[in-house]
Amino acid sequence: MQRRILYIVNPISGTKDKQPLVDLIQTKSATVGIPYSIYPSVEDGDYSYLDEIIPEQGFTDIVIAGGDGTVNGAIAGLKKHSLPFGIIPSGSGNGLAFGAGISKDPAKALGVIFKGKSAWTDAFLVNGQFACLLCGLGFDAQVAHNFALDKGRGLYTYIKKIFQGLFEAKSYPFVLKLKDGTIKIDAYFISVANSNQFGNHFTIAPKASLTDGMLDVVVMACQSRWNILLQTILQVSGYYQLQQVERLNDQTSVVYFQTSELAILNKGGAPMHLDGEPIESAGKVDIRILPKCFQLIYP
Ligand SMILES: Nc1ncnc2c1ncn2[C@@H]1O[C@H](COP(=O)(O)OP(=O)(O)OP(=O)(O)O)[C@@H](O)[C@H]1O
Repeated sequence: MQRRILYIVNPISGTKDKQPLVDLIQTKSATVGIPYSIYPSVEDGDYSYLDEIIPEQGFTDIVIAGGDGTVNGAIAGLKKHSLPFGIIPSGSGNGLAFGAGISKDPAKALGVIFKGKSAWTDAFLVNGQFACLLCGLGFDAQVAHNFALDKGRGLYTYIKKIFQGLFEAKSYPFVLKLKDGTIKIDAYFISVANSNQFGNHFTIAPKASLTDGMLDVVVMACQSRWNILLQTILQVSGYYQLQQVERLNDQTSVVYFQTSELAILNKGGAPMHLDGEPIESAGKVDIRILPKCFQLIYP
């Protein structure tokens, strides 16, 4: 069947001008002979304007050129068309693309799309809101909020916000409710990860997989700031093994386990983010995996 690709390009994500990318899409598409159209991303993430266009024009693939915010909005809105999604990483973090092994080099990312090997990929719901990468409460969410308020984008702005945030970091009281029990813990952050990528090739949940039907939960318990730095380095370098849910306890520095669903009571009002975008905090957060939710084109 002749493919026809719908490209969605975010004009402001990341730090680079998108005209060279549009030129590359045009040249490479002409070389491989795949017809296409390019549409802009939308600021409010509502892609319903494409719902009639997709079947009318017979698109077979949807390719997103943007960061994780754009990827989240486009997949959430357009997965009902049951078409494979490709990603050309063009954001600041690009967590989902890097988690899937897609190169930041646009020519290589396009090459992956033209080969078109897709696989069913998990997503998850956070209080009914769609997520594909990760959800955070506490420190990393505060960084996401501060990043959103800054005019700058890109890796440099992220690093600046992380260091500024370290001085303000505080712990919050959480209760984690699992099928097998309840954990009460004061923690600096909780990350619930579908992908092993936070973005920028940084991982907080090294064992997370986009296709295992599970979520990886990392809880950084309350401890001295120096110890947090040490424990974070150990966690991201893969030092900690996954813990058995039945044997979890609140006396460890880092709690790391897998589950398909959990509820988090967040009475301290810890800030929250979803796929790197700040969202309104909630007192109770219900999270569950959506196994094999959408098709993603992998290298
Ligand atoms: N057409 C548009 N015009 C203006 N802003 C837009 C448009 N489309 C999307 N946006 C905004 O672009 C912002 C950034 O998008 P995105 O999250 O994809 O990139 P990023 O933040 O640079 O990268 P990442 O999420 O990977 O860290 C979003 O907040 C979104 O509202």
